Amino acid sequence: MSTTSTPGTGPDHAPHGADSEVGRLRTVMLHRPGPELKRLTPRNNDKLLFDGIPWVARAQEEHDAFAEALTARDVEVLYLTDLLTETLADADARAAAIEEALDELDLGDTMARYLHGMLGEASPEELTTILTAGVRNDEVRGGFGLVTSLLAPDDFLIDPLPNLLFTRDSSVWVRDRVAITSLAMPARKRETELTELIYTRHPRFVGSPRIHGSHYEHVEGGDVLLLAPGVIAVGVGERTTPAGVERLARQVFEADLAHTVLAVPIAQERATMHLDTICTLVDVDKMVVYPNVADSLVAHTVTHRGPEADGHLLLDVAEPQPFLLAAAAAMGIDALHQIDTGLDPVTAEREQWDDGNNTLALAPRVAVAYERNDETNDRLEAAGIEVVRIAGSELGSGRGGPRCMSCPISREPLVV
Ligand SMILES: NC(=O)NCCC[C@H](N)C(=O)O
Repeated sequence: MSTTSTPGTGPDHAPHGADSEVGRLRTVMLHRPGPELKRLTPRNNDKLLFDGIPWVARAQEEHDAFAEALTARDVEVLYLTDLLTETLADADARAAAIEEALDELDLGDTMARYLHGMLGEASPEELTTILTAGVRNDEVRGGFGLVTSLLAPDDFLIDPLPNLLFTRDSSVWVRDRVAITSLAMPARKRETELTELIYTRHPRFVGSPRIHGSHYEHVEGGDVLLLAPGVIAVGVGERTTPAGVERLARQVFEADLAHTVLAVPIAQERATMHLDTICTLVDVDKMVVYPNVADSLVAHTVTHRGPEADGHLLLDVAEPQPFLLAAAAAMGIDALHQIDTGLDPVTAEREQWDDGNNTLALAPRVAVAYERNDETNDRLEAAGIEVVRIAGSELGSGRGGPRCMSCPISREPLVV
């Protein structure tokens, strides 16, 4: 499935990058749920950011159907674990991955030494499993000592990454650049180590131009919406911070990737953890929006005046305006039409919670959505959107929908 051509130019894959949410989707990165989900228990699911304990086999079936719906529409699906395993075939990449995974573990010298040896001997496939599913104290066959005696048998030595399912959040392509994001929640921080490793060292991506990085202020991909070529909306709430959006704005302006960034404050609550839990684009001028917050959503429009003598970029920040108005103005369209989640406030609240707003556009007016959100899907269809329905009863237990579960690597440029 992978290739060895130069990034963005190879004959066997589409150029990397995206300038909108709705240009025809050509390539996407997914993560098929795996053994990391079997780590979830009623005692750790909150910390690991899941709202329940998924039935893993059914989650895999649902995910396979999601992937099939994409490939049936000529979308190339890349799996994160395949890319990682291929990356780990390289000795330097392996060494870097092991170093990063073990770097900050507080396990004492005896266990650290043992784990170094264990990971060093693992095949690329085994190492991928270790890095994604983690290692429990009762699973190791050596390194026993004071630390392991004092830890509980089911304590993790290396934490699992169940939220890898949501490939949206750890990287974002903006035009031909990839932003490695900076995840806010401790349970997700290691995800960017893996995506960064892939983008740095996998033959398909090596040399891809970058912005942002995990060392910068927090920005999560679910907060970043490419509203139109040159216009990016960024949610600021539980995950992306005010300084994070400022940092991202500076970088996209400096690299000439956008002329306007809309900073959109959202409630710091789990139900609205990212902007894409509240609204997603389904056409060049249509957005499915959670009506219970739509009227109060505002945007601070950020543009720039070029650099000062010392190179520092001067940003202009406008007074907050209603989000849809500010967005339409920045996008250069008469109106950004709102399609509501649900029919009444209670159904809207239920369907928003079940990711009714979290659609993945495959092209203008074609979007993947969870089938369970009947009323929202009916409204989308009434507005002329083709809805590709997928099951998500188990996938949804991590609180994420089709958009969260996908990182577009290539979309056709939008011609407007
Ligand atoms: N873009 C998204 O909204 N992603 C969903 C992330 C869900 C994950 N369980 C989390 O809490 O981070």
